[in-house]
Amino acid sequence: EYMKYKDPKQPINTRIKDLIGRMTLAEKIGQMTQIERQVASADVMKKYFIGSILSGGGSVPAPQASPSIWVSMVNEFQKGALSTRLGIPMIYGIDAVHGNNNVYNATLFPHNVGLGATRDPDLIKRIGEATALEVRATGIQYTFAPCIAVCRDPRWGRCYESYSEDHTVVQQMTDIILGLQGEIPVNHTKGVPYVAGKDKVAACAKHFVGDGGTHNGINENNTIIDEHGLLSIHMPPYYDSIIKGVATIMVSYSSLNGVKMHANHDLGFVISDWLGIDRITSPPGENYTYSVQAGINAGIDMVMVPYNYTDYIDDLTSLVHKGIVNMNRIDDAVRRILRVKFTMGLFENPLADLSFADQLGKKEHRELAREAVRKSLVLLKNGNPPNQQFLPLPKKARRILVAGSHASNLGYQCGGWSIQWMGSSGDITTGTTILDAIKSTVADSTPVVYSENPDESFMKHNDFSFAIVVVGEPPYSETVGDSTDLTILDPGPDTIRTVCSAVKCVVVIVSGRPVVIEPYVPLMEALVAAWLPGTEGQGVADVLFGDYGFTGKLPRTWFKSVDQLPMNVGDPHYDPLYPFGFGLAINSS
Ligand SMILES: OC[C@@H]1[C@@H](O)[C@H](O)[C@@H](O)c2nc(-c3ccccc3)cn21
Repeated sequence: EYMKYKDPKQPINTRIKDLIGRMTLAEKIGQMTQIERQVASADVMKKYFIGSILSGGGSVPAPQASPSIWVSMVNEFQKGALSTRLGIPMIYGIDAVHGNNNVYNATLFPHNVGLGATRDPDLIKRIGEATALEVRATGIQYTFAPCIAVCRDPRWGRCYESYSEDHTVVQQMTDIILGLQGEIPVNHTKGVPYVAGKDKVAACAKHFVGDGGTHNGINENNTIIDEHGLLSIHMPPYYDSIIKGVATIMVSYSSLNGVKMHANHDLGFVISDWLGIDRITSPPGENYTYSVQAGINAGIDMVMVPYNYTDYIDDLTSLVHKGIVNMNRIDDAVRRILRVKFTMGLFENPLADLSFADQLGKKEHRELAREAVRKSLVLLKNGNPPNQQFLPLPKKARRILVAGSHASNLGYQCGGWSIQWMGSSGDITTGTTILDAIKSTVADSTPVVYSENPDESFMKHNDFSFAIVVVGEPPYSETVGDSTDLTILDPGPDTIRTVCSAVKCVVVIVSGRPVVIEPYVPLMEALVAAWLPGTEGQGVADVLFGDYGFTGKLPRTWFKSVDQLPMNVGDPHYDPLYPFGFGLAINSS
C-alpha cells in the first residue's frame, strides 16, 4: 500500500505530516528514547519502537572489533527497528570527538584544543569529512560532536574538548560540521538540519549552553553569568552551528545561574546528556517522573536514558495521559527527530554495508591527522640569550637522548575519549609514538637513546648532543579531569631537571591544557606545546627537525600560576606566562 512518508519524492514536511499522523503515542515516545547498546536488541527495538541507540564511551561490541563486527551489530538493531509496524529506522550515535575514537585502528586526530591552535577552519572541515567516513565505516550515522564549549577555566576536566577560550576561534571551528554533515546546498534553508547522505553523519553541537563557563571550571557545575556574558561568550558558536545546519544539539549537565540546563526552556532535535534528566534533581533520580516532565517540557526532544528506558517510557506515557506533558510537545519533538532522519536519507538507506570499511584508519586520513598535529604545535621558547635558535634540531647528530613519561606512550598522546572513555596508558591502538617518529626522522647514522626517567649517573656517564624531553598530563575525561593544581605527571618535573641541567634540551608538553611550567622554563633551551596529538606522532618530529615550520598560536592563555585563574584574554588583570595568540614562528628549512 502506498504511503507518502515512504516516498522520497515527497517534500520532507509532507512525509513528516503523513508519518506522524499514523503514529500511536507509544511509537512517538519510542522515537524520543535513546538507549545504550548494552541494553539494546532487535526485540527491544521492535517492542518499544526505540528511535536511537548509542555507544557510551568505550562501549564496543568486542575488544578491537573490526568494521564488519560493528556493521553487523548496528544492522541487527536496525532490522529490529525496521520490523515495527511503521518501519521507522533507528539512528545510532557515538562520541567520535577526535576521529572515531572508541574504535580500534581508527585515526585519532588531535583533540579540539590542538585544533584551535591551528587557526585553520579548512583543515578542520577536512577532518570532519575524514571522521564522517570512519564513523560510517562502522555503520554508525551520528556523532556527538563537535563540542563547542568555550572553556574559560583550564581547571575544567573537559577543557581539551574546547577549541579555545575565545568564542571567535570556536565559531571558526564549527566548520567541522560542514565536513561531518556535508556542505549546505545553496537552495537549502539556513538553520534547518542538513546531512548530505551515506558518507556523512549527523552532528551534535554540545553542550548547550555555557558548559565551559562553570564556577572555577568545576564540571557540571553552575555557570554564573549575566545575559551579555552568555550571549557574547558562550552562545555565538550555537548560531554558527545552526546556520551550518547542525542536526542536533546536546544539553549541558551544567546549570545557568542556578537553573539546570536540562530543565531550561528555549532549538534540529535537542538530545539530553547521559542521565541528564536524572540530574535535574538532587540527588539524581530522586523523582524520575518529575525529571521526565521537566526535561521534556523544557524542550528536550530525545532522552539519552540510557538504561532504564521502560521507566522513561512509562513515566512519559502517563504524563501525557494526565495532560502534564502536552501532545503538542510530543509531536514537536517527534517532528524534529523525523526531520533529521528524513533529511539524512535514513529511510532510503537504513542498513549499512562494508563499502566504507576500508576508510577506517586509512593512510590518507593518518596523513591528514599528521598535518593537523604539525599545525597544532605551538613554539613557546626557542633558545636562551644571546638568542641563538635551538630549533629546528639537526637530523645528523652524535647521539640524541629522548626522555619523559610521554615520549613512548600512545595512550598518553591520545588523551581521554580514546578507545576507553577516559583513555589509558600504552599501546591502546595503531599509531606512531613521538619516540618512534623521532627515530624514523633522524639520519640512519644518528643513534637515538630512550630513557623514560634517567638519573644523574646515567646523564653523567653518557654523552648526548641534545635531549628531547616529552612530559605532560595523563589521560582523563569529564569530572575526573577537573584539577586545582594543573601540574604535570610525576616524575615529569624531575626528568626535566635531571636531563636539562646535564644537556641542552627541548621540552615537549603533551597536555589537554596549559599546565604549571614556569619554574622549569629557565632550565630548557626550547619549549613546545603539543596538546593531545592523537595517533599520528610523526607530526611532532616533522616540525622539531625542521621539515615543517612552527605555525601554531595559543588557543588559550598560558598562566604563570593557578592562583591567577580564571584568566582569559581581554581580562583587565592579564599577566600570563604566554598570552593567548602567542607562538614563535620558524619557517620550514
Ligand atoms: O557518551 C555520551 C555522552 C557524551 O556525548 C557527553 O559529551 C558526555 O557529557 C557524556 N558523559 C557521559 C557519562 C557520564 C557519566 C557516566 C557515564 C557516561 C555520557 N556522555
